[in-house]
Amino acid sequence: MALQAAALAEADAPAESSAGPARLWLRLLRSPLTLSGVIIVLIFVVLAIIAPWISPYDPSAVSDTTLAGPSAAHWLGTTQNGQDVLSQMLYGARASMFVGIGAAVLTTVLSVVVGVTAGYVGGIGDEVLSLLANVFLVLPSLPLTIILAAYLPHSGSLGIILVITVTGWAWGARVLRAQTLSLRKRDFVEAARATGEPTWRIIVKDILPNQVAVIAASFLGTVTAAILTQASLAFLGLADVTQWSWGTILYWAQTGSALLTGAWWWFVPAGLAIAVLGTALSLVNFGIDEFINPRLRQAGIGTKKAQRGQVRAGRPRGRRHRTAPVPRPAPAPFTQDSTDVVLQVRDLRVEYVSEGGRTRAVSDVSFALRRGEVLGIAGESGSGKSTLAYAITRLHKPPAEIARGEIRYTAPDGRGVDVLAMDEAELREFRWEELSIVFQSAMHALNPVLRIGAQIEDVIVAHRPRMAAPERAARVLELLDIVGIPADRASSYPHELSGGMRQRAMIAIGLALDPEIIVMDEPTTALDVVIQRQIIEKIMELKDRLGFSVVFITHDLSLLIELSDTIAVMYGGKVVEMAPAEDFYRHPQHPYSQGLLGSFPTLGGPKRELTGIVGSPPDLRRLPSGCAFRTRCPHAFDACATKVPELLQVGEPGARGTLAACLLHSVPETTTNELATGETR
Ligand SMILES: Nc1ncnc2c1ncn2[C@@H]1O[C@H](COP(=O)(O)OP(=O)(O)OP(=O)(O)O)[C@@H](O)[C@H]1O
Repeated sequence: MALQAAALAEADAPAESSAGPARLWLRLLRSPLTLSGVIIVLIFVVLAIIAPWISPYDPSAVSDTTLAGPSAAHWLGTTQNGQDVLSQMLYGARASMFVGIGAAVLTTVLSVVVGVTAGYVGGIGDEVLSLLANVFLVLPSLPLTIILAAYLPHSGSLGIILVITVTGWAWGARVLRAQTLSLRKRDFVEAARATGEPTWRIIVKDILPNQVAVIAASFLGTVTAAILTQASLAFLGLADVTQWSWGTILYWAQTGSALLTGAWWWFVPAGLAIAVLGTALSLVNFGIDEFINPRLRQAGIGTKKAQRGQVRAGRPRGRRHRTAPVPRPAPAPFTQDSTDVVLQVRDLRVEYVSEGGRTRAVSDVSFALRRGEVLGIAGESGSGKSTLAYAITRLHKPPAEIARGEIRYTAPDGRGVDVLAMDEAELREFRWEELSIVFQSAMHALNPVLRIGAQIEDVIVAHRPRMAAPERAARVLELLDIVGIPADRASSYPHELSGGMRQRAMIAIGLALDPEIIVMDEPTTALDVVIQRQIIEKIMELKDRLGFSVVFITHDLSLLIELSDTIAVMYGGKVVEMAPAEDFYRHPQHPYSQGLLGSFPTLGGPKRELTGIVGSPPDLRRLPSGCAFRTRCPHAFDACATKVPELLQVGEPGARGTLAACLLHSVPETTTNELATGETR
């Protein structure tokens, strides 16, 4: 039952993973109920350990004092053969506890190994392990237990442990598999993968801590169940009844007709011991459940220490790689030289492959991102922005496929790297060291069971395993300071931070290794306008200070205009306009851009009438012929239905280096291939 209850709890029930074990126990014991449970369990454990030294008699020794009630000589009375019940209880505790803990350890280890492996590896491994678990689940456990126990009558406690493990592991494995399946798709696990953490570390640091509630419940529940099973088997005479346990006491009491003769002292202590121990284990279980889920915990426990200044703010040390901001280029990316291009994307095509065919979500996109520049990518939902971002970072997963194109990264030392040719190990290096990602929803991208400081540190550990712990801790504080999070927040869990702070924490993680490029996929979408502005200002300040480049994706065009040097507008998987932000704002060339600009209020500047765009974005599987926008375009003419417009330079007055894919504009001189090199004529 305990396992079921925990399994129903949220998968993100966090664990106290970054506190030391001593502190962890102290906090756990703050609950009086938990404390009572722990004390009772400890008393039983200690009594079991010291039984040979404190037992007043040999538990098997017979005497003339038969069936005597409790007395000074025999505190819990005697049996039909004059054996001392107290001594039998003390020795019995040893066997019962050994069976309980032994079976719980084996069952839990087997459940965790099978469940987590099946859930995490997926595919054929999952199918085989799940089939195995399902086979064991459908076996009727009670008859199986009885049969197995009957065949192993003289193997003692080890036999019982084996029987309980064989019949009990599958349920836990199934629950853990289901939880792992859900966790592995969570953003914070994706984020951990993206930062280059190895699989074993993701399982240990991201998957398992989120399952502590279930694992603890499984363990403690199995201890109780194993003691009960052992008692039942012994009571039925299916265990070794010559070995003292609480079950064998009940067996001999039953065969000695203790109930009929009213010798309650013979069977009540054993029954009571099982009930009390079971209750105590349940109390510990509830305590752990509450403790590992900070949301259930009393508010303030975790933060009080921090408020008392336990974590002191460190002064940011001088930056190792980039102390001076990289000069910001003039906002005209297509009229300058291309020597400072950090990322070139040329003719990139990304398709989603399904049985029904291939959906082209990104269609022949080219751009050049210069050092220190912000490239803003705008477009309605479904226009391909996120697909493009994931392809650039090579985080796209099947059914997405990069069908063609080139992505070229140029390191600060001039070394060029073909991103699409990188193997997994190179990619792990590349991501976060050179290019990092700030994901859409910080709440989901942050691991709920880890403190913010620990999450930032994880990225550093994954990439700089040899960095000394004090240096790492100092870097964490430096990063928090850079993004404007007070140092004492290092010990906060994500849910204890405001939305803005969480997003800043994501940015701190993105900055952890001084990347050259940060891809930000709607990093402010879930925030209110005031916080949004603060985050944007922080990003701009950091960009100017640290000199990284940004690919910024959002629906919010007005935000993008404030933030970007260059804006690329996507429609139906294609870039339909690319221009310096100011030119774009003043002289949008594509009718779609004009419509988009007419749909958004600006964050600042003069008010203007909102007009909007008629219709809705096209289904990428069924794009209109010719220009994909023509069905919504107020200026469409006949040729738009037959001719696909190319992204070409347009020459409106004031529009410096604007490219637009629209037949309204005359045939220009510059093509997208030149754009991919950052050069124009
Ligand atoms: N896993 C998938 N399988 C098939 N098609 C997909 C898949 N993911 C996305 N698509 C399609 O690819 C297109 C582009 O999606 P994408 O998420 O890149 O757009 P977006 O501009 O980022 O949208 P949003 O702003 O809503 O995030 C959409 O039409 C979508 O239906």
